[in-house]
Amino acid sequence: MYHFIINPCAGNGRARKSWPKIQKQLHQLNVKYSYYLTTSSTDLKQHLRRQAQLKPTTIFVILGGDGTLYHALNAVAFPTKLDVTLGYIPCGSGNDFAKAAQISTDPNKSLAQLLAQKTPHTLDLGYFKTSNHTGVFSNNLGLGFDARIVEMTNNSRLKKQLNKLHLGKFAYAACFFKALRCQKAFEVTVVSPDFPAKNFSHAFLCTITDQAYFGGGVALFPKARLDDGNLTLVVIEKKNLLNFLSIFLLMLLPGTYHLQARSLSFYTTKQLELTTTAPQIIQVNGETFTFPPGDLRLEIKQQKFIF
Ligand SMILES: Nc1ncnc2c1ncn2[C@@H]1O[C@H](COP(=O)(O)OP(=O)(O)OP(=O)(O)O)[C@@H](O)[C@H]1O
Repeated sequence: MYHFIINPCAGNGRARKSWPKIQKQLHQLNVKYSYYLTTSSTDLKQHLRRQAQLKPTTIFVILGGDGTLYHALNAVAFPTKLDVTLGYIPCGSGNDFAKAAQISTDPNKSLAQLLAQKTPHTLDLGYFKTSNHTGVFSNNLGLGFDARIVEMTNNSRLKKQLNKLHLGKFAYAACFFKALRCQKAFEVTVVSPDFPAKNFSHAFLCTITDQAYFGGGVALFPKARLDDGNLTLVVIEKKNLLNFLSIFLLMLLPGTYHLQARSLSFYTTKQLELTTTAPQIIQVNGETFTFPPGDLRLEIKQQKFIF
């Protein structure tokens, strides 16, 4: 049995518009299902948790973007982890998880793909804890520049306009230069059992990723896999503007040329702790929070997924 949970606002209405097409396909294929349209992220979490407790063998299929998926994952993980399988049909703007998991962004194709998959994949989730937030993420958690871009994008009218043209993923690129002007370098210290402690006095981007992509399909760390049991920390220092911009230009090319830049450092690990000295914005799967100065602990958890 499948239970579909739809965030009608995801992708600026893409999920709402896709749902009737999916229903039509479910009827044609004679698939038994139920569904629920959420009214807010709180409603989504409460509904999913309640249903997952009542019907743990049901597959809960989420229709939305990376932010909707984030709320669903956290509903299942907290306050105690529920042993349920999640499914996912991407209908967001950036759809980074879909790209990493190779899920089609055509809803009818992704449904066909999901229905054909009989055994769930076990995927890694990043688990994070700060003094005021605990959560899990399927994509990445970023401090500094990428969080600033996400915050500006989520608050911009441009995202809505680009979504209407099915170009939502370019909304992040559009806020790039605005964020570049506002973001300041910050100090971060990184401690992990897997490598010697590091201090970055001028970090500009500090992202922990569970998969290859961020910002609407940009390959931050192409080697990262959703099921390799690892998280990768990428830190970019802004030594000068030209150098910083060249790293992002290289990131847009196929391959891993940007990883050779001297102002970029990366570490693959299962567990790490970051300490900052000033408040930062953090983005987690495209949702933003304020992170007060202090410690941020990260490790790996697992979740069963069907797609
Ligand atoms: N009815 C609703 N149900 C669930 N979430 C909602 C609802 N209305 C607004 N939201 C908000 O929608 C956001 C999630 O949207 P989501 O991130 O999935 O789409 P997107 O931003 O278009 O895509 P992407 O993250 O892939 O760029 C969350 O911030 C959530 O708070």
